[in-house]
Amino acid sequence: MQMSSGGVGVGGGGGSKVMSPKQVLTVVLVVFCALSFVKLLLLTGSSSPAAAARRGRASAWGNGTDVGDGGLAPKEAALLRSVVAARAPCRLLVFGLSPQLAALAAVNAGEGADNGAEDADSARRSLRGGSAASAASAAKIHQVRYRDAAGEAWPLLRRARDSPACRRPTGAVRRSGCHLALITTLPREVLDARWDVLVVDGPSGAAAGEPGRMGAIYTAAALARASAAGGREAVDVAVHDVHRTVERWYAWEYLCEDNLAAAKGRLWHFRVAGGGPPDAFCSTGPAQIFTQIPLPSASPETGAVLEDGDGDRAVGLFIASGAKRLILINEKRQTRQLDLVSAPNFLEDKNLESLSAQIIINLLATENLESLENCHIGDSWLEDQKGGRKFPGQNPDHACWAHRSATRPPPTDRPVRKPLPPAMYGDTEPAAAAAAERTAFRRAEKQYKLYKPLKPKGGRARSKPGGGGGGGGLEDLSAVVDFHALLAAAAGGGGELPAGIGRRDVAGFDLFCFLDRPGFYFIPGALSIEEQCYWIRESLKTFPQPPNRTNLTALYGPIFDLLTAAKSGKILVEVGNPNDQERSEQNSDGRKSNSFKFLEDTEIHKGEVCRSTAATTLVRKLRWSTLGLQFDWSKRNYDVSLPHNKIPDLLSALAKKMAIPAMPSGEEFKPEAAIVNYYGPSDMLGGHVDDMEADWSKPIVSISLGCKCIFLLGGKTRDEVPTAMFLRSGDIVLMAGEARECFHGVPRIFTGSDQAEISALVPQLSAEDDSFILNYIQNSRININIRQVY
Ligand SMILES: O=C(O)CCC(=O)C(=O)O
Ligand SMILES: [Fe+2]
Repeated sequence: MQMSSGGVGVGGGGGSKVMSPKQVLTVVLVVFCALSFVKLLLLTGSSSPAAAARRGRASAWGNGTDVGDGGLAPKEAALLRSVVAARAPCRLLVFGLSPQLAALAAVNAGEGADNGAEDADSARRSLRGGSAASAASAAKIHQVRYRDAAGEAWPLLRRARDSPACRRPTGAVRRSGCHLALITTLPREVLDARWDVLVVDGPSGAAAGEPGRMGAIYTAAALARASAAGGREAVDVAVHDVHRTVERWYAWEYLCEDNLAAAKGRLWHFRVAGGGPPDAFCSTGPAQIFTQIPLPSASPETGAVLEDGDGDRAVGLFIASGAKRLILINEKRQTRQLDLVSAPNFLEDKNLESLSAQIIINLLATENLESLENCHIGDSWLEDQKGGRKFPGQNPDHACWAHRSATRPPPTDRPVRKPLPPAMYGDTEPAAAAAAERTAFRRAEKQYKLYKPLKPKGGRARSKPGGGGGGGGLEDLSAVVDFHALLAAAAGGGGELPAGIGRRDVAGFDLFCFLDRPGFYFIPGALSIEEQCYWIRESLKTFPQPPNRTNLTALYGPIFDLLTAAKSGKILVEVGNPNDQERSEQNSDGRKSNSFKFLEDTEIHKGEVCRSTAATTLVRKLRWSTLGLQFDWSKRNYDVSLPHNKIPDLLSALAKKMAIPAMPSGEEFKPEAAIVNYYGPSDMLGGHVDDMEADWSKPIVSISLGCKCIFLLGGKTRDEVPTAMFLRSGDIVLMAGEARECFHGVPRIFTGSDQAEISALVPQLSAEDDSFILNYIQNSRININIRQVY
């Protein structure tokens, strides 16, 4: 790669022809380069920037925990790969250059997403264009000059907050008047392109004197907003090293807490949608600083108490360097301590202003403080490092901080329906990742996601409601409710129902319910094998047809007859050179031809084609399609202005029939929209509440097809321990009334012949014409959920 051969900033590996980003840029790697000549030598002499960063990381700037290896940890790399794979092939911009980052080029070209292609050689091969996949993975590398040292982060942010040009996220990035925007060093093709995924893992920012990531994060945020503008799909932005002050600050400031979709280790993944206020990046506003007085460096064990004007409502903070805790003091002057494990070197940072700002960041990450408009400095406190004793009355000359929370949503339990891909494939729920980790729902998700069968043919789990509640290890599925096993036991004349589970006959339906979850109904085996096969075929053949939209629409425009193309081995090829503007107009129409079309392999003339993807690959990349009223994932509502068909008659009839047990008496369900979810082997759907329909007394009718999965039904907050249950092909779940307010998700699907439990489908799908579908469903699950919107 360029770094090792000493040539920082050599052009891309996609061949000699310069191609527009719109056409072909699957990856642009932006190499960080020097702040100084010395640094340039250092970098060019290194085989990886991570190594360079390690060498340069002499000071405790940022955080001492990354001194070991500045590269991506395996779990971080996995999240990043899944983000790219979910959108691949896409326009991918990476700030930073390392073999791991370069390997994203291969993932973007459809290679190595599953096998963890972090191998430097394969990355180099794909970047150089030497491999067969090079046409698809053509990458360009640009040299970028980062002027600002990480140590300047705080003054730069302060200036940016005062500057209207920096607060404005709209308009052409190229014309940005903000000093943080990297407009003079980035080429126009980068500034003008529409990006799908942006990754910030450079420049190093590892020491106060090294180039910092302020400009990279700001520019990535601006590019993301511009790329998602006009109703286009939200843009994925990943920032690495968020345990460090600068990355954290700037990510919160410009990528916004509300956009945080997943977090893993030191990697945050945001989904940035278009729209939003024209004069601010984040709709919740930035962290606000009311007064800012540096903490005294001489005394690391000092803190400050903040009070609102009348003294009876105070929120204080106290920082103890040894204990590394933030202590919040509430209105009753009770203290609450928060571990700052995510920022262990909190007080070692000698930049006092940044320290102060970091306090805010930590508050943001952990707490939702009340607004303190009139805060003034009250007491200060000292804490004995060991015992935590408090000593009031010393040095009151400290910072007064507050975070403006008035415009923010309540802290955790506001139902948030995140777009399925790629947030659903990430590892952490939205908002403060650390806090989310602590919820019972999250723990259960993790438990089942990590589940590995000890003995493949082990005994079937017995059921017990209230699952996830400790006891068993990762291999324990004994708490998963198995309604089919309960049916079988009952048919055999035995088996009382476990406590908390009821079995009812409602309107001729034999169904199960949970006594403490009114409105939730489980109808095991509701569909015959023939019906299941019919709906699997429809899900792949008819449901993704335009004007229905799918996750592929934003990238390729409407795709007609995808299944037929896949069955006949066709390839989707980008033709002509339309500009993006035209294409998006065509997309919203949903019927006009677009710039992609299916061709036979033999029709493709090598060298003429810029982007191509096999139809079979595209079917595997399907993550959702929307029927009836179209759901807009970025705005999280139904966009009635989008062209749509009504729900197909047969599906509508089925939904009406199956909804009966959950409907208010005398009313008929009106199927107006449906979401079809397609799950591959390692996909999951994170906990969420579906809250975009007007009337929650009407059920969601949710049909399971294909591989077995675990479904979690939680309570109205993530803190309630969810109940886990198996969903199999042909099962139907209804959620109405109170159950509509409950968090639910799918942490795990089971593939493979012994676990998927779809053998009954095989004879029905064994005709030649169904072989593609059979192959697909053996590793996939499909869920069709039908909703009444109004
Ligand atoms: O896949 C499932 O069973 C659940 C899907 C779901 O909850 C949703 O799409 O909102
Ligand atoms: Fe849902």
